[in-house]
Amino acid sequence: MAMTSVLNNQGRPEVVPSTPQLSLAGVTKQFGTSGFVALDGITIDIPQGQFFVIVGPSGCGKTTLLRILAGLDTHSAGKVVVNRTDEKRPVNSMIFQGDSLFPWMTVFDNAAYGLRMRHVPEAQVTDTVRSWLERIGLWRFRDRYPSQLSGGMRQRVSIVRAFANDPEILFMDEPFSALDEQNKLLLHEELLRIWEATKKTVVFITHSVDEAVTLGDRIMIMTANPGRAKAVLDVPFPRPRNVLELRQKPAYGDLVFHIWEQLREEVQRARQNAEGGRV
Ligand SMILES: Nc1ncnc2c1ncn2[C@@H]1O[C@H](COP(=O)(O)OP(=O)(O)OP(=O)(O)O)[C@@H](O)[C@H]1O
Repeated sequence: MAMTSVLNNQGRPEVVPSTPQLSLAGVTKQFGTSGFVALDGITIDIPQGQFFVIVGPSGCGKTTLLRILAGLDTHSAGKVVVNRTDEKRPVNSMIFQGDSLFPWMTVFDNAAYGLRMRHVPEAQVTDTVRSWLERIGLWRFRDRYPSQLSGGMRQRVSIVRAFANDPEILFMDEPFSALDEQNKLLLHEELLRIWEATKKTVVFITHSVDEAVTLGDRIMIMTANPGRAKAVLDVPFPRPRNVLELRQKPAYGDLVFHIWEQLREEVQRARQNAEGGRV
């Protein structure tokens, strides 16, 4: 993986941020021997510290792309470059849709999992996990098990677990899709607050155009299968963002509408593909 080193003014090597953090050139994914192409020539640079959102119809290859970026799957052609800024930190953490907590571990142990896997000293684990659980209002639930929490609380623990591990990149695959609207709104506010304080590189997948515009700096709209980059748009709203205020702005509605116009065609194509048995 690429890492840029320069000499600092004491003559010691210093790692400097390399941008983009993720660089994709012609990334293509073919599954099996049938020749089924899930992703076709995705080319995009994602700068360090950007909240990058991917929207697209069901089956367009969003999860496949995320898994390739996270190193959980291979691509068939093209190039993926992950530029590191700090070799001591983990490259990435993932937050998935639904439950990804270990049911046999308490909230504290779940949140501490990544740090303990990296053999971080226990005193530091306690400090870090405590400060994150306090920040998200879950410290008093630290001894509870996931089954004793609501769905929204479980997703908050997943967020704490990912942020506490301090990865360079956070991959989020529809993390809020199983939540009701009220919990979703609260989680959007919490994620914005945490992300705006840490400015991690995030790659976030969603079906929700509202979620994309509320959270993202930049949005890639994907085509129906085979998944290609149809459009990449900047989200011009300043930060920190207040979710409710943002959603009242005419410019917010205009952007949501514009994205929907582009997406609608792809959703219809995805439906036709599914009805034709291709997806
Ligand atoms: N391991 C696999 N083997 C064969 N085909 C696969 C495999 N994984 C995914 N696919 C196919 O690749 C396409 C893209 O799947 P993927 O899960 O990435 O889509 P998605 O955009 O994340 O969908 P959704 O929004 O419904 O979660 C789909 O047609 C899917 O059936």
